Amino acid sequence: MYKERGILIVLSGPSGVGKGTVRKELFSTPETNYEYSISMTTRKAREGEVDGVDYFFKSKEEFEQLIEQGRLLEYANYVGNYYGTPLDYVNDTLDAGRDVFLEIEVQGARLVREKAPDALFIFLAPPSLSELESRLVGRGTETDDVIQARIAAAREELAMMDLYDYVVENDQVERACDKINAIVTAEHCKRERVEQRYKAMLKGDL
Ligand SMILES: Nc1nc2c(ncn2[C@@H]2O[C@H](COP(=O)(O)OP(=O)(O)O)[C@@H](O)[C@H]2O)c(=O)[nH]1
Ligand SMILES: Nc1ncnc2c1ncn2[C@@H]1O[C@H](COP(=O)(O)OP(=O)(O)O)[C@@H](O)[C@H]1O
Repeated sequence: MYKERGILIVLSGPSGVGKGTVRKELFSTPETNYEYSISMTTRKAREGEVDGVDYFFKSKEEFEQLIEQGRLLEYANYVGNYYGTPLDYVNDTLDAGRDVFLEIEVQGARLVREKAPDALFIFLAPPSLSELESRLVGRGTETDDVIQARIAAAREELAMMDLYDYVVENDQVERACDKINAIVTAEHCKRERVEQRYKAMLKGDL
């Protein structure tokens, strides 16, 4: 019997918009049926972050070896550090029929679009630029220099939202999560109908 491949869900958007917060909220409920792909990074672990849970923390040399070996679906150099998605994990999980959820910055999302055009692209947008700045400052995890660099990057990142399948405003975390779940559910309905029932019907199997 035809087994549907999982959907690759890409959540992206500027730093500080709330991607991590929304992702954690999504994965804190048992109804969420996606697998989170833990990224590799050369960034230092923040207090409380655990290797293999929040990220796989790698040295620059280790990361560059992963790039050379072609073991990343995509990677980006973001504000001085590498971040990348493990290719085998994503492919194996999708092949097993499970949806995979990536939470990545916009350069990486653009590369995924080239490599996996059938992925589902969702842009998380802030209610306003000033709200984005106050979220970045309020989080208090970066130095002023890094915050300024991220705000500068955010202005360019916001210009990319047109390239996405959906834009979800992160005004309230729960509301954003509900919208993301609704989008994924709708995408399943669409793909199931086309891939399974419709094709089988045309072949006369139904
Ligand atoms: N391209 C790419 N970006 C990633 C990956 N993992 C995380 N990121 C993004 O890298 C950026 C910086 O992440 P991080 O240092 O954890 O800071 P924070 O997300 O702003 O808390 C964020 O926009 C993440 O979404 C990845 O595997 N690939
Ligand atoms: N909907 C929201 N309303 C208010 N504050 C939010 C909301 N979503 C996230 N935040 C706050 O904004 C800050 C940045 O969120 P975070 O998830 O770290 O962003 P990102 O992963 O996109 O860089 C955090 O302090 C977080 O608590």
